[in-house]
This record gives sequence, structure tokens and C-alpha cells, in this order.
Amino acid sequence: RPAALGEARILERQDQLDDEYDYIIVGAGTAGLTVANRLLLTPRTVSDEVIEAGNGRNFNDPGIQYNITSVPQPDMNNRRQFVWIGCCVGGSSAINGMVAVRGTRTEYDAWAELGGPNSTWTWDGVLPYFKRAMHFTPPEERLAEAFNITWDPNAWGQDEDTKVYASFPNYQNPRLIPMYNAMAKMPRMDIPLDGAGGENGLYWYPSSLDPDTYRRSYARTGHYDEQIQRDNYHLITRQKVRKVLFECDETTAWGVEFFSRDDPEEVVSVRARKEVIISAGTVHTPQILQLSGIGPRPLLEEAGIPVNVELPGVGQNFQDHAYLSVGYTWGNGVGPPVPDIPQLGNPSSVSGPNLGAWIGLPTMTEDFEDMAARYEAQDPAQYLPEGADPTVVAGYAEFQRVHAKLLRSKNTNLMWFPLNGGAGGIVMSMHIVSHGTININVTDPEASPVVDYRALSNPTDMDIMVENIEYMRKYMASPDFAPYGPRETNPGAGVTGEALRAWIRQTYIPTNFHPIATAAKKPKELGGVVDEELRVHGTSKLRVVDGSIMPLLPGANTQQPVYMVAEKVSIPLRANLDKKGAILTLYLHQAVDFIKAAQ
Ligand SMILES: Cc1cc2nc3c(=O)[nH]c(=O)nc-3n(C[C@H](O)[C@H](O)[C@H](O)COP(=O)(O)OP(=O)(O)OC[C@H]3O[C@@H](n4cnc5c(N)ncnc54)[C@H](O)[C@@H]3O)c2cc1C
Repeated sequence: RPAALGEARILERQDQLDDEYDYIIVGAGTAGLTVANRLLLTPRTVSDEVIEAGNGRNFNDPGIQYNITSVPQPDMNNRRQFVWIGCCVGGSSAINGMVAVRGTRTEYDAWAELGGPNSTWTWDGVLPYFKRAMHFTPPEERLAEAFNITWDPNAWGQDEDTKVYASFPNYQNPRLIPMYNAMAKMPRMDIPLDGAGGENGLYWYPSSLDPDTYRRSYARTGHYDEQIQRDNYHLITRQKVRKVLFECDETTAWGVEFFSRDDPEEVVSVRARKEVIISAGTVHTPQILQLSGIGPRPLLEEAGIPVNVELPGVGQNFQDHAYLSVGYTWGNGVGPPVPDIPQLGNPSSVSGPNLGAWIGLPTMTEDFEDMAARYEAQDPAQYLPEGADPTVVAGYAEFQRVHAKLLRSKNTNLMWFPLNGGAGGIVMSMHIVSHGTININVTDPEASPVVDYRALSNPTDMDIMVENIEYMRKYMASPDFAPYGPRETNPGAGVTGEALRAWIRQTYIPTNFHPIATAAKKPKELGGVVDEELRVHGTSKLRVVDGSIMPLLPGANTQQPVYMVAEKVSIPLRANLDKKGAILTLYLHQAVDFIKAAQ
């Protein structure tokens, strides 16, 4: 793939590079491509050819993923978890499930609360960037009518220069209708006009889908392919960034050092006149920072890396969504009758679920207050890694205070229940309080980072997953379904109490591929890594822009939030531009650990 694009602006050899650029962006992924595109001054549309991708069907393509597996998880019976992230131009947006959602007003207001006084990362502060991030196209009228799909045009943008699309497939499964009707009757269930407006409940949502071709719309198609012939834009592939280089003051970024994946001896340094921006994603950003001497002192010293900036939060605070699957069958073999809706569209235009319930703990259970109070009463250090830095503990105490409020709020997406047209299915925990770590391997710092979800280490996550399963049971016991005899097959209706918890330990998946928070946007004294404008604390000319800056999980799949983050930070960056100067941007992607794995 890079070879084909090499004919345009992709560089393949290090000697094709300039000695210096204004901005160097590390990682041509979801955030990196977005920031670069927004920084460039003279867009020219030259090509709409889709070179990779295709309807989300490349989800399992090992050729464009890293090969990283977590350490064994003690509370998951020592099972390990494969860490799914994209290793290609487009990053994880090239392989994701294309669900395009945001989370709620309450959740972004919580981001602001964690950011300190006057934070602009409130719902109202991020909404304009959500609107800018994706160009929305409503569903076809016949589908909207037949399936009761509603949307709020005020919640979406349709900017001409935004080429990442949020739209609907041209087909929906009629079996979703009885599912929708049963879910709509669940106690306390809200049905907002559009989940993108910041309120939760049962709603339809778009996919990141090109509305004309029904193919994947992602950072590569939207922010790169269309802009490919810009003279001031260099992208080099098959390189792995090792570290950020500093001026003699050891805190001002000078540029980056990287090497070719084909020949690790080919090491090159390139200078950034204005800034280095790290957009390597939640798993690799902390590795690059730590290799650059920015991170927890004890870890860096153990690895023999000189400390430039002691920043205990780098690689800490790691969070991801979690899920598991609850099995059901229908007693009558087929479930409720399928409504007769003539379908003109094509089922293969559907890339992922477009319908689900996103609900808070008070919607799920009347015990929500007790659960919140129990969580709030925990000693903040109790479930953090042993020896956690006092700033990280202080940050967790603040997280705990804010999170307890989320547990009490109906407008927190604590659970996502995608509707699939069948019996049972997946339940997702969208707010996880067990904080993990992603650190360098101290015995081989340049090898794949050590990913530790610390899954279920905080008992609140187990309690919430039990509630999720109980909610599935209540839903499947809906009077609407009774005539069709739903029967729980896995774990089985009789499995409750300790047996259910044992089953969860054995089946729990600690990721929905939405890792965040390893370079969290929080004050330094609360274990934060970047400030409100995403500058790395204690440094200058160095920024992080990707999923790692999120301080707390949004109750949403993370691609749209990542686009929003990249759009929001592009505003101060643009203000920093010399309007006459060329903006030369260097991208680096493809890590050698993928190649090692392939061998
Ligand atoms: C399988 C899967 C399914 C998902 N499903 C959905 C979904 O349906 N909806 C949704 O909203 N979200 C989904 N997500 C999540 C979403 O895609 C990600 O949160 C988002 O794309 C992350 O963006 P990012 O910019 O932080 O990182 P990425 O997009 O992963 O970009 C990081 C880039 O940095 C490069 N890089 C890393 N290290 C180095 C280095 N040392 N040198 C040079 N380059 C480097 C990588 O190759 C990559 O290109 C899914 C993710 C996955 C993996």
C-alpha cells in the first residue's frame, strides 16, 4: 500500500527527507492525519481512490495491525488479551468497527472537572469540534420511516472541507424492530432525538461510512488521500520513531530520532522548527515519551534511561471499555415474527451496529446509590499498582470523586447494549475504574510496550458487569418476547452469585479496542501528562494529540472523540502558523515489532 502511494507524496527513503520541518507528527493515524490536514494551508483535491479499506471487512487483517498481547491478568484467571491497534496509514481508523458515537454531555463535563478550573473541555466546549470532525448525512427517508430513525441536525456538521463521513447504510435488518420495541418499554428508558446531542437512551447512530460508496470513511481517505499532492506535506512510511530529541536544556523538543524498519541501523534525526506532535496512539505514545526520558523516575532508572522530565503519570491511568457475550436461544427457534419491510438496500452496506441502548446505572438498577457510595468510600491507593506515585494516587482520588457522580447520573453511558436482531448478545461496560499501565519493558525498552489492563482489579468493575448481565436478563424477560420462549444458554439462567462472578472472570474481555489515558490531560500534580492545550508538562515545543490524552473514558467508541480532540487542538496550532511559510509535516508509521511478529 505505501508503495502505490509512494508515487504521490509518500516518501520511502530517508534521504528523500528535508533536514528540518515546521511540525513533525509522529504517527499517521486517526489523530495525526487529522491534525496535519487541518494545519495545511492550500488544500487541493486530487484523488478519491480508495486504496485500502472496504466496509469494515478488514477488521481481522493481520497485515495492518500490531501484534501485542497483554501480560496475564490475575483477575481473569491469568488469561492474556490481544491488544488490537492499527499499524498503517490511517491507524486504528483503518481497521475499526466504524461505529460513530460521542458519549454524553455529563461525560465531557467530567473531563473538564478533571482538567481543573476554567477547563474548556466541557460538552459545550467540545461540541463545535465534534460537528467539524465528521460530515453528517441523514439516513434514506424510507429507512428513517420504517425503522423510526431520528436525528438532530443541530448536533451535526456538514462542513465542505470535512471529508470524514458519518452516514447510514442503505439497509437495516427488520428483526431490529421487535428488539427496539422491547427495549423502548424497559423501565426508565429514554429515547432521545439523537444520541449525538449529548443525552443517552435508546437510539440509532451512524457509521463512519462514505454516503455514496458505502465504503469505510477514515482518517486516510478523509484527511490524506484527498490532500495528497500538497508540496508542503511529507509522509514517510516504514520508519519507527525511537525518541524525541531535546535542546541542551533537556526540555525543549529539538526533533525526533527514528530508524528504518528494514534496517534498524539506518538511524536519522530530523529537526522540528515549531513543534513535535506525538500521535502514536495510547499504546505507543507512552513508550516514545518514556524512551525520551519523560516518565516515572523509578521506571526510567530501572531501564537505564536518563531522566529529562520526571512525569509519573506517563503510562499510568490506562483505561479501556470491557465486554462479554451472553448467549440465548429462542424456544420457537426463530424469535418474534419478522416485520415485512421491503428492502431496496444491500445488507453488506452495514458495517457494524447502528442501534443500541446507552444507559446509566440509575436506569439499570435501583441499587445505584449503594454502588456509588461503596465505590466512593474506597481508599484511592487500595487498587492502584503497588508503589504508585503520590500524584497518581491524588489523581485517582479526584477521578473517584468525579466517577461516583457519574455512577449516580442517569446520563452517563455506563452500559452499551448494541441491538443485533437476535437473542442475547454483547454487554459492554463503558466506564472502567480499574486503572492499568502501559510501560516500556525495562529489560528491552524498544520492544513492544508492556500492556497491563489490571482488569477487574477494582471490584466495582465486577459489580457493574454483574449488573450488565442482569440487565440483559431483564430485557430478554420482556413480555414482548415471552411467546417465543427465550432461554439463556451461556452462562445459563441458574448461574448467579459467586458462580456468575467466576464465569465473568473466565469470559471477560478487558478491551473494546478503545485504550485511553496513558498521557492524560490533567494537572501534573494529579498524575497528568499534558495540559489543556495538550502540551507535555515540563517541556516546550512538545505536544501529544491522540486517544492517550483522554482523562476518563467517554461512554462511546473512541474514534469520533479522537477526531474531536485533533480538531480542537488544531485551533491553537493554526494560530501559531506563519501564513507565508510552508508547513512541512513528517509522518512516521509502521513499527518494527509488527515485522518481527510477521516473521
Ligand atoms: C479493532 C478496532 C475496532 C474499533 N472499533 C471502533 C468503532 O467501531 N468505533 C469507534 O469509534 N472506535 C473504534 N475503535 C477505536 C478507534 O479506532 C481508536 O480509538 C482511534 O482510531 C485511535 O486513534 P489514535 O489517533 O489515538 O491512534 P491510531 O489511529 O491507532 O494511530 C496511531 C498511529 O501511530 C503509529 N505509530 C505507533 N508507534 C509509532 C512509532 N514508534 N513510530 C511511528 N509511528 C508509530 C501507528 O502505526 C498508527 O498509525 C476501534 C479500534 C480498533 C483497533
